[in-house]
Amino acid sequence: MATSISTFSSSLTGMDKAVLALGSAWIVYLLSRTKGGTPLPPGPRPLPLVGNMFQIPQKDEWPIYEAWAKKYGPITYLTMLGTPMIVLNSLKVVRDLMDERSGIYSNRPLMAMKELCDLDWVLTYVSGEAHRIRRTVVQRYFSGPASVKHRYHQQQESRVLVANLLKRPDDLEDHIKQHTSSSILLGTYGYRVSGADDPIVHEMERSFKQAEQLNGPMAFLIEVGPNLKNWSTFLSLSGLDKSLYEIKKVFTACRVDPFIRTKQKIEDGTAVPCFVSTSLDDIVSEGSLSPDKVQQKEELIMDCASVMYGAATDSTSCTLRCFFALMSLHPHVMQRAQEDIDRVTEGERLPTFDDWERLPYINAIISEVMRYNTVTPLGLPHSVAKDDIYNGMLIPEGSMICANLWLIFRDPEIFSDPDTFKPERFLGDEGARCREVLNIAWGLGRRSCPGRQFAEAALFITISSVIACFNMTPKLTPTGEVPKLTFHDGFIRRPKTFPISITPRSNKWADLVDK
Ligand code: HEM
Repeated sequence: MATSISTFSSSLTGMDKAVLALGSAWIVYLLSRTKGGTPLPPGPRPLPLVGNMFQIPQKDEWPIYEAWAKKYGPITYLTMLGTPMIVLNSLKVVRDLMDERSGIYSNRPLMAMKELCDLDWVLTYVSGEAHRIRRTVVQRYFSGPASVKHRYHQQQESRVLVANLLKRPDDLEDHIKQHTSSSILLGTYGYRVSGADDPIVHEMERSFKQAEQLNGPMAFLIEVGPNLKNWSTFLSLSGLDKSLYEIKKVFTACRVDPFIRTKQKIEDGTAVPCFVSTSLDDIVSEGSLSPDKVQQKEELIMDCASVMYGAATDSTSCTLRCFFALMSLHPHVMQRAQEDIDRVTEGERLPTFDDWERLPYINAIISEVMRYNTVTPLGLPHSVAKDDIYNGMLIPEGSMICANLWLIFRDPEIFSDPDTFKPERFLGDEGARCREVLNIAWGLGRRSCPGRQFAEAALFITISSVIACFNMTPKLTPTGEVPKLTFHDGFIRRPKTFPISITPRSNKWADLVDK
């Protein structure tokens, strides 16, 4: 038998062998489509070995995902070099799996890059117990009633933003960057940002850009390519080892430097109360801890603090930039909001947090901005900790799970006339269902955004202050047309620069802002 196999093998040409290898891989793939008789969810037919890698769109992806959802139903199964990616297309499936079964659907994928860069301290990347411990630390200072502590600074920073807009209305993007950075750095390290070119912001942005590489195509190949992560020669030939070194260096600097600076200020007695100072105080008040235990706890605080900038600024900036563009494109919405604010403030002062309950239309605008231009249209990917069976289909362990928020937020059964920007849909009793569904914009299960209350408060005070003070109109193109709001490709939907003219509603408002 062995002889006949070797005779057969030696009679094959190189091409025959390649075809045979691909064929065998294909059969293995087909066999793997079921496990113990349980079928995988449906999806577009993959190619041998590479799977659906070349069918997964890199840009203009939404119509394709939508077409797949129409064809295959609420769950679309894709693979890339053998790693399954599962897209959940309906609210029910998203809730059933990512909320109800959150215990096994809350890991994060992309573990290989995390390990290569020694990033097992980053809350947003880690899973299991390491994740649970870090979230508890962050939630204690940023979530629930604790989030109210930040309001004083948030209101002050909203005043700085409107003052900057009054002085230099054309530098909107710089002002938003300064505003979102300062808000989160004050809350985390007690550090106020002086301007868009602030050195700490510069350093944080650098680390942030490096982190983006963790989501880039090379990172993905390392993740899904079998054993690629063990190929040190490949890493060195591709030059990736240098990038990895850079990523590690910048991440470490952002983790350690601002923490040490705040500790120094605490010792000098000049620290502003913040996440780091309060958490360090908590350690002191715990009393007789061993030096090792103290160091361990301090490192945990340092780790948690260092992820807040990245988690908070991009999401909030993108939402604010969409808000400005959408206001300028929908003047009737802006006017109604201005009338509401004038009614509450009698046109004599800027809004404060005390006005929040009496300004439901501002909340409705924030919700509609988040629905209409969702920052994370496929959510942030989770992964499954073990094999699961749902409605008779196998969800294999390690699958990347994405919630198709884009499609759900455009479901006409939930959001009537979904392509129209209409904040009214979120008002009153009729808006309750829309408000409830929009919760998923903040993520799901054990991964849902721990900064939600912080972000909601920041958006309220910023957006209400801006609407109170300014009129916004789109700057027409050289051919006299209204520009279109467009976006960069990628997992995070970042708006491209949208030209807006921002003018004070009247001299009285300009005086108020100047005070
Ligand atoms: C408009 C603003 C924001 C939006 C739309 C947003 C949305 C999200 C989403 C969709 C996730 C992923 C959840 C998941 O994996 O299921 C997330 C995670 C996270 N967000 Fe936010 N976020 C915003 C602002 C903030 C702010 C201001 C902070 C900090 C104060 C923050 C801190 C975090 C952290 C630390 C995570 C990681 C959670 C984890 O992996 O367990 N976010 N956010």
